[in-house]
Amino acid sequence: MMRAVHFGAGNIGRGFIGLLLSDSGYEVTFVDVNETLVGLLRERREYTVSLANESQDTVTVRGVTAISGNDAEQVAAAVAGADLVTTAVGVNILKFIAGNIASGIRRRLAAGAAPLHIIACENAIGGSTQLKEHVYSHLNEEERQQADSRVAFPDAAVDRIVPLQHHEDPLHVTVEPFYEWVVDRSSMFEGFEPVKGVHYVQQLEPYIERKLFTVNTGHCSAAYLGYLQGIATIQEAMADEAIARHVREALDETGKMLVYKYSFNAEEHTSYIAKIMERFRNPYLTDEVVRVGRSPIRKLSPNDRLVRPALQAFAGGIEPVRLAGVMAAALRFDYADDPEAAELQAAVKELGAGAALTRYTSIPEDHPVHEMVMKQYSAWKPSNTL
Ligand SMILES: NC(=O)C1=CN([C@@H]2O[C@H](COP(=O)(O)OP(=O)(O)OC[C@H]3O[C@@H](n4cnc5c(N)ncnc54)[C@H](O)[C@@H]3O)[C@@H](O)[C@H]2O)C=CC1
Ligand SMILES: O=P(O)(O)OC[C@H]1O[C@](O)(CO)[C@@H](O)[C@@H]1O
Repeated sequence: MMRAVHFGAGNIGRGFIGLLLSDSGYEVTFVDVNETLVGLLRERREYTVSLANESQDTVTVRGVTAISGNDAEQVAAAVAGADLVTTAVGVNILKFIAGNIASGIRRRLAAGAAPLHIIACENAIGGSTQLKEHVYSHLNEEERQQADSRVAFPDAAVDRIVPLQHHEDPLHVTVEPFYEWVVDRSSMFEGFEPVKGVHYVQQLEPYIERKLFTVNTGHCSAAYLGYLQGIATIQEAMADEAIARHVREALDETGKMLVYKYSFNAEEHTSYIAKIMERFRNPYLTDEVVRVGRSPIRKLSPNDRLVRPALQAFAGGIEPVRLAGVMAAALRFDYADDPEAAELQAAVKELGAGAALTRYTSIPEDHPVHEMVMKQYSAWKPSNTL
């Protein structure tokens, strides 16, 4: 049986990647630092996944186990013996798992093991490439050269909405029916075994930008605008006409840019947006705005879902006023339980909103998009929203 090691037994790990890997005949070993999840997966060797649809179809994922991410020896041994390694831990966590992956690679190289693909399934452009940089920082020059021909890090785009779970069974996970997992095959070794349900493409950039700048831009727009209005869930935010209109218009801004940049068919892209708006409204899901808005510093970073499409749109002659509005709302996301929101608010207090915006987005203070954000930021005093 083929063996996959998957880092992160969380919502995407269990509800999406682990499920597809298991469906493709892999025995999946999850690596996680949540000892409750690890203990239960080891004990039961299975878990259930339900679809958020009318019939709540449920499947049991079998042939799984887990090891603790704190057990460096076991993790390295698992990576050394794996046929495939995947991650869904959060892009900021990749650096923390890199050391153990590097130890596993070192062992593989010494044993002359088969080539290995390592795929980071995170919401980021070049997630696997980022992981590779972290892993390579733990290898010496000779090991890096050997790894170049034995280990590949294909980038990927992953799309499936999996909200925070509130079940009695900590392993059970409810997911939206839709999914899309696209992997860059251009850096993969010949003769790889395809995972069922994965779409392999020669050029990933159009797929990752379309996904990140539509699904994730739209979702975080609903989250930040909803939060600003004191709304708790994405479903309620999307029921608010002004918010839904703003989300839609923000997606028109990214859409025009994407259609131009990648020569997408405009009508098909419009349908893609409409389908995504419907996914946000899925009445069988309850998705908290504070989950979807989590990590605002990451979401405001230059290569992420707001700044990158806004600047690309601006460069192409499109005024990204709605995207700027979402950035302004993100600056007002003061959810105290989110460490990045707390850091952002502290920076706004210390430096002022304009300088904080520049610090996290790298948009210079004299840039017209900076001005658009600040204009909206001032208009959106907490008592004077949308
Ligand atoms: N939830 C969603 O709808 C989607 C999430 N994503 C991406 O998937 C990734 C994971 O997101 P979720 O599953 O929602 O988060 P999650 O918080 O449910 O899962 C992350 C898991 O990683 C584990 N983890 C943290 N540090 C670790 C370490 N050092 N070693 C091993 N495991 C560690 C956590 O304990 C947790 O179980 C993120 O990059 C997210 O952007 C992508 C598409 C959809
Ligand atoms: O960690 P992030 O980037 O907020 O990831 C979660 C996001 O990804 C999505 O699943 C979209 O694929 C949304 O549910 C959510 O907005």
